[in-house]
Amino acid sequence: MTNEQNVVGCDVKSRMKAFIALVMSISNSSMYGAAVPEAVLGEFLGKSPKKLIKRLELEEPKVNAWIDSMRASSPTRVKSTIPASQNPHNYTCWIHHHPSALHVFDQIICKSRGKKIVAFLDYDGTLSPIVSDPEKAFMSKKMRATVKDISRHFPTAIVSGRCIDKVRNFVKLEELYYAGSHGMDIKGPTKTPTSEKAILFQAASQFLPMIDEVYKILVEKTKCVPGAKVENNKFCLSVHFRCVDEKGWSALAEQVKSVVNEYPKLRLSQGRKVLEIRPSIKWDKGKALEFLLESLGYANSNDVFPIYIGDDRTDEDAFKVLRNRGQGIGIVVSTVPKQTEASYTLQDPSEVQQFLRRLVDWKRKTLTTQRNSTKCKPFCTIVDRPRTN
Ligand SMILES: O=P(O)(O)OC[C@H]1O[C@H](O[C@H]2O[C@H](CO)[C@@H](O)[C@H](O)[C@H]2O)[C@H](O)[C@@H](O)[C@@H]1O
Repeated sequence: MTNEQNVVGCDVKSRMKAFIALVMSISNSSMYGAAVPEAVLGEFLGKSPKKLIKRLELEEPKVNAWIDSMRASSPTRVKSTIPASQNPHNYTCWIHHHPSALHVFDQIICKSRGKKIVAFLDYDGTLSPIVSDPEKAFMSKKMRATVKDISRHFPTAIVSGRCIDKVRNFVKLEELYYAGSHGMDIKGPTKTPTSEKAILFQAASQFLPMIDEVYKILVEKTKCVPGAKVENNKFCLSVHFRCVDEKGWSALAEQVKSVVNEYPKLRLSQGRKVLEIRPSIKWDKGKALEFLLESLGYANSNDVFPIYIGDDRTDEDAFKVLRNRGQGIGIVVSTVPKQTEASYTLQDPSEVQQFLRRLVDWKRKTLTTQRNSTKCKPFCTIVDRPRTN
């Protein structure tokens, strides 16, 4: 029985309680700060774990919302997920506040008028579909061609939890900016006239030996947990539990917690069926976005329109930055309602691809129109020349 089937087969209420107990045990540990509760609360639409347990006892149907959210983040369950359109109450309300970026494409273009668009794209779940094996999160050729076209017209950055080398191997486009390890490692395009590999910024280099040490310990500690996988993302680590039987989640989190407890300079947070370990520094995808805007010369500019597209809790830091700056837009990739700082939504990577393609088409059309109007300028100039007496 797969983990996904198991979810359906077990008693929903007791599994929820077990998971929340695990969440609370993590969040009770002060060293993790707000990271874990915040991340997990995202899945629960902003309810505190204590309130949630109360709600669970009172309102069984609410549990289904969480289970739906779990299903939505799991590729093998996508078919069994209740389609958003069949969950009218939640979805209609959410989509009202976070319209589809495809449906309101023209409005978005209007907002960007006269400004320079800069594209920020998360990788997993945004450019590539979520899959069970993190090593096989390939992006489609169609998506690659679209991102390539996007970068021809707008400065483009990939902002990922993965280390730069890994994400660049998947994306395979040298003309982009890359912010790996949740923005802690930033590099410029390698396809430059001088072919220089510009290292723009590394926020946590002093943590490298510690991260390596913890990686080895975690690999050793988790090797007896079937399905668990530890990924070294250079400046941070990921412990995947997507393929771990749900009954084993609590024990796995305890193991990870006990290791991280020994390193007060590291913190634990949660992504999509993954526990993330990273340096406790004030650096995240939001800071990376600001750093890149500054590097591109848009530090104090009102003429920039950043578009950030992402699906993960860690992308919320970037959405928040855009909201606070009152610049550009955040687009969250999700099939289910979730608490977000983004203003718009796209359902999945295929909709991301459609949105990016429309952006390219719009830009090309604009350029053609501009070129044509430039061509007839001499004629217009003659006609418009003021008469002399
Ligand atoms: O910031 P991102 O580019 O979204 O990276 C976040 C994490 O993504 C990867 O894990 C997620 O995608 C995997 C492949 O689809 C999936 O198996 C896993 O369950 C997801 O959590 C990546 O493996 C992590 O290292 C990143 O931190």
